[in-house]
Amino acid sequence: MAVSCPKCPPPCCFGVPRTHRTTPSSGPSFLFSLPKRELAKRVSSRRDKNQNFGPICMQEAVTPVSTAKESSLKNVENGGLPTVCSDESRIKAVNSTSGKESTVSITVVGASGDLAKKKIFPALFALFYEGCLPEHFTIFGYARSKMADAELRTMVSKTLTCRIDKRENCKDKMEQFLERCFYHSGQYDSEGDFAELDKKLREHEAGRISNRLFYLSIPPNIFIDVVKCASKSASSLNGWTRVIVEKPFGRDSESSAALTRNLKQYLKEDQIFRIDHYLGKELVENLSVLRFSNLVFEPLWSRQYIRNVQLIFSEDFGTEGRGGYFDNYGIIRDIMQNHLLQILALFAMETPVSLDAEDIRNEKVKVLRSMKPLQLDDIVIGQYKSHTKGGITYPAYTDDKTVPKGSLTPTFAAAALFINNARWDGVPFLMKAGKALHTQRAEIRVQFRHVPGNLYKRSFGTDLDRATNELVIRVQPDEAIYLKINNKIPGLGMRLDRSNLNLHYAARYSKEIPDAYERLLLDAIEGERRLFIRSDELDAAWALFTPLLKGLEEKKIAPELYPYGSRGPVGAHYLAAKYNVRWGDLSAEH
Ligand SMILES: NC(=O)C1=CN([C@@H]2O[C@H](COP(=O)(O)OP(=O)(O)OC[C@H]3O[C@@H](n4cnc5c(N)ncnc54)[C@H](OP(=O)(O)O)[C@@H]3O)[C@@H](O)[C@H]2O)C=CC1
Ligand SMILES: O=C1O[C@H](COP(=O)(O)O)[C@@H](O)[C@H](O)[C@H]1O
Repeated sequence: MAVSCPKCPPPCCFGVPRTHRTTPSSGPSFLFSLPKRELAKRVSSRRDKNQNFGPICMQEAVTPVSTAKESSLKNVENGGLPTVCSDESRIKAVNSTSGKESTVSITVVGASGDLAKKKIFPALFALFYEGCLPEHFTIFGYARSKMADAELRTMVSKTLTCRIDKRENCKDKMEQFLERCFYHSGQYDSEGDFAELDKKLREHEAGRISNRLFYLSIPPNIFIDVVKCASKSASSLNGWTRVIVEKPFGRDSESSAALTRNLKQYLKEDQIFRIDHYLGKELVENLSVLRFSNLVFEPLWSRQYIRNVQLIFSEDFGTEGRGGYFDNYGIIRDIMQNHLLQILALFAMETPVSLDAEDIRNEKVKVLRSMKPLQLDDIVIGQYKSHTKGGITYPAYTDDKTVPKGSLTPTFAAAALFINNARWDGVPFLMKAGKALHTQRAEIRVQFRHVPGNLYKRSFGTDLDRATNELVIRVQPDEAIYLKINNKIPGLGMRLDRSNLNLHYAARYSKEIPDAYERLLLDAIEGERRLFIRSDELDAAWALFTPLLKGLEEKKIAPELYPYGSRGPVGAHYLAAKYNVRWGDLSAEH
């Protein structure tokens, strides 16, 4: 039922009174028996029921709880739970608001750019292919480049792929998808150009309730221009309007706060979807499931049993093509302050009250605020230099023409972080991130303590660390969760071995793992905010890194050079050794 919001001021600048919908709230007792999407929907509708309405013109309508029966389509591999996008009730909910048909218009701002081509359009197609987009949807590309609809379609078609595990009707589906894609050329700071876009969107929406999602796939210096114009000239008048913002969210605490302040001139916090695509990765999503639904792990998740935690990101290529952007940020801002820190917060948070986005984000903020801001002693930085191998010469970072000569920007960093709370006091959380290293990998490694009074300790020789259990969550590539254990080698003697209990996703599941952008786009369409960064989370994250970043820049600390394709600077080993840690990814049998 749509009701007038008692807290709303008089009609806003569009002359449209704000309303919001209320839905019966679901009690928590049966939440675990619901499929994930249904559950997320119910908790978000509960939250929306309680939301405050600030003095902002763009409004948020709430997706109703559907009572439609859940899909009977079952996925045997996932233990019989309904497959995410076969959940008819969820799709119905997106399609309809109070009986009147609704439509979702997705505008990719910066459609001519790298991210749009590489990730956003392919993810939208994948959602369409899986039947996850609502019945009525339209996609608009928006950028300054001049392009006809047909040219956008040709550009987009080059990066579309179908699921490897089910390719039926692939070509037809692509054609159907491309027919729903359009292009509008305009300036980012022109309300008139956005008004033209609005006109086109309205034609496609054909009188249905209009929900609008803007994806800002553009450099950050034009975020505010776009938000202002979209808000004034192209926001929905009768449905919701949401904006996905890509990182970087500023360069430090001050610039991030200024960005938030400026965004909030035009948007309410719950219309802003700050994306960190690592939160959409399958194994990062699985982190909480692993911990909170397995008795064998949950009780071990503290300083009592965990010796250290390692968060590792490496790429085997340099900044090729993105040096101009990268030099202004460096690896600490590009990877650590966001992707790795988000994983750390999810890993270390206390049990949330529920799976509601606000409950989870509250716990993440608490962890971040319990951490000690980094100091210069807690970090080692590096930068890759040219290296010749097998007759091929790989460039140095500073060989990139878009990088200023003599740049001190780090392309590698290793850091030690600590959480000053009862659960994690004294446990080093080590982070390592680098470009142009010997391998591509993202993983979480949990090294457990030694077994006290281990009966078999003599069998391990002097290196007792070799006998400790290690849990590895390999986020990418080749997703896996494995646990290193000690076992006896079969035979009459008593020789010990180390083996992996291995959940290797490719062997266990034939289904292709969705790209992170698919999950996040779907969540934004559904209004599920759990995997997006709230402004207080962002503030807490910047508060940890800003003093360090300023220190590095003010003192002009020179990074340690490491050869392209190597394992990174040796300083990273010294840093780990200071805390009695060995990097798990560099051991002989990682
Ligand atoms: N590419 C990637 O892998 C990743 C990107 N990101 C972030 O996503 C956003 C988009 O990235 P990406 O696609 O690589 O960016 P691009 O540099 O490709 O820019 C996207 C589009 O914005 C317009 N544009 C570029 N520079 C300017 C400028 N100075 N002033 C006005 N318009 C400009 C161009 O469109 P036109 O000229 O047609 O208007 C361009 O096609 C950025 O915020 C980036 O940091 C985040 C993670 C990964
Ligand atoms: O955000 C970023 O992420 C990519 C790595 O993402 P992945 O999903 O390919 O692992 C990184 O290359 C880029 O520098 C950074 O901005």
